[in-house]
Amino acid sequence: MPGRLLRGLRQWWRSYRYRFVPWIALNINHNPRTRRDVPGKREDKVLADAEVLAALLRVFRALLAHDLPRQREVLAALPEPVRSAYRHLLPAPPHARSPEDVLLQTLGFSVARAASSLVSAGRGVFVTRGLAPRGAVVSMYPGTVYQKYEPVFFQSIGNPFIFRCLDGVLIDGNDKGISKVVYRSCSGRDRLGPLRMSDSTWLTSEIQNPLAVGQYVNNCSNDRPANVCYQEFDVPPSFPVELKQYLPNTTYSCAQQRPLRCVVLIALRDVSQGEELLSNYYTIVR
Ligand SMILES: C[S@@+](CC[C@H](N)C(=O)[O-])C[C@H]1O[C@@H](n2cnc3c(N)ncnc32)[C@H](O)[C@@H]1O
Repeated sequence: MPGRLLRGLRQWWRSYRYRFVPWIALNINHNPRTRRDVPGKREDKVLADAEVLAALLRVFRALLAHDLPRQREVLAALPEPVRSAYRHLLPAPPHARSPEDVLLQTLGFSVARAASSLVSAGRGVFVTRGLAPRGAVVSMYPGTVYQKYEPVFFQSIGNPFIFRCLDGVLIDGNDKGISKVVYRSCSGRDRLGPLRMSDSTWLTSEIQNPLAVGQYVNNCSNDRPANVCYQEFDVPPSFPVELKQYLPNTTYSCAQQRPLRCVVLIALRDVSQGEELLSNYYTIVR
C-alpha cells in the first residue's frame, strides 16, 4: 500500500513538473540583453531624483502657464506669495496650441501614442517631434498606486498594464474598465475645492499632461534594444500644490501617509523623431 502511494505520488509529481516547468521558463527571461538587472534598490537611478523633479516642474509650470485662462480659480485658492510668483508667467505664445506643443517648447521633443512598429504589439509611444536627449524624462507611468496589502485582484484580471515597483507597490495604468472607474473615484476623492491632487485626463482623448502615456511603451527584444528605462520617483512633500493637477497618479487608499509613488521613463540614449520608445519589462533585483 505505501509503495503504491509512493508510485502514485511520483507519477503525479512528474506530470506536475512537466506541466509547469515550461510555464516558469517562459516567465523567467534568461537573455541578459532583454532583461534589466538591478544590483540593489538604491542603485536603480539613472537620473538623480532632483533632476527628475526639476524636469517635471519645468513641464508642469509650462502647462499651467499655457492653461492660464482656465487656471484662475486654482490660482485664486493659493496663498498670496505663491499666487504672486505666477503673475510673471506669460500665457503661452499663440503657436503653442496643444499640451504636446508645450512639451516640445519646454523639453525640445514631444511624445504621443500611435500604432506600434512591432508586429502585433497594438499601440506604442513615439517621439513625434524633436529629439529626446539621453537622460531626459520622456514619459510618466500613470495609474492608481496600490500598496502591497491593498486589494487589486479584480482590477488585475487580464490586465497587462499593472507595473510592479521594486518594493512591491503596484501601479495600475489601465485606462479601461474597472481600473478606470477606480482611478476616477480616487482622484475625485482627493480634490480640495478647485485644487486637484492628480490628473485624470490620461483616461480620455484630451490628455492634459502629454507625458502620461508611459503605460503604452512596449517591450524591447534582441533586435530592438530598450531606449528608455523605468525609474521610481516619490513625490516630495514640498511639491507645489497647484502643480499636483498634472500628476497622473493617485493612491488607492486615502489614509496614505507615504509620499505619492510615480514612475518616470528616462531615455537611455538620444531618441530621434519617429522612433518608438521601448523599455525592458523584465527586472531582476539582486
Ligand atoms: C503594457 S501593454 C503596452 C501597450 C500595448 N501595446 C497596447 O496597445 O495596449 C503590454 C502589452 O503590449 C504588447 N507588447 C508589448 N511589447 C511587445 C512586443 N515587443 N511584441 C509584441 N507585443 C508586445 C503585449 O500584448 C503586452 O501584453
